[in-house]
Amino acid sequence: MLLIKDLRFRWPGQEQWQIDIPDFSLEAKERVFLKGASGCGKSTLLGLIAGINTADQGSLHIQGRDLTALKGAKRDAFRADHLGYIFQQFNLLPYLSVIDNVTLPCRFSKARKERAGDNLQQEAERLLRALALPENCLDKPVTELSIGQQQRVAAARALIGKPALLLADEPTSALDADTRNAFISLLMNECENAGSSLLFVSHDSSLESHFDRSISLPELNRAATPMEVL
Ligand SMILES: Nc1ncnc2c1ncn2[C@@H]1O[C@H](COP(=O)(O)OP(=O)(O)OP(=O)(O)O)[C@@H](O)[C@H]1O
Repeated sequence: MLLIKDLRFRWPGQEQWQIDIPDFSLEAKERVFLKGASGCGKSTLLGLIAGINTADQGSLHIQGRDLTALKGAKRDAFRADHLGYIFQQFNLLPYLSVIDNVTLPCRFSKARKERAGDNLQQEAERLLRALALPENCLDKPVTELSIGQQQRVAAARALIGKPALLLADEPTSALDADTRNAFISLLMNECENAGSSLLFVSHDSSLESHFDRSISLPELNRAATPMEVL
């Protein structure tokens, strides 16, 4: 599903690699927890997998396609077709309704729209209910939703149209323990329904037990500092 080989990346102007990963893979439908201290490069790696950041060296295959060989519009189209991304700050669009935020990926991807079924609005509502968004939130502007509610909208948007891989960047960091555990269970259920693999980033090790496998980025990343590995 995901295969990374000798992947290297550094931010413009930097001399040191930020990411230097010899080998990493993810199976179809696998749910993996990716941990590591703040600043060790978790979001940077997700950005590389999503094709938002561009690798300097190495290869990154998703479903057999090497993302590092795709440029510009082709890479954007591949992302829209195959990836769901729950951003750390959710990135909901304030001028769109809750439903229009959720169905947004289907505007950019025909494949995603087809997989979402004949009635997009109904599928968006089903996902939001499955993720326990209160019914009265459907007609509110997204700017009037609580953080937990925005997080559910962001998760539904990432899941619509059954992406092969769901990337989640610390989406639960603002939640209390009960709400967080309940949300992760709902997210897992929906990933299973959609047949999606899940790469979930967090530095909260108490969440590890929900996942098939847990990985420490500093242990994976040859560019990690000794402090990060500890
Ligand atoms: N757009 C950018 N330009 C330059 N450097 C960046 C950029 N984004 C992140 N960095 C740097 O890359 C390093 C890794 O940042 P990243 O956000 O990937 O860490 P993280 O592990 O996700 O952290 P956190 O847990 O705090 O979200 C940091 O040193 C950061 O300053």
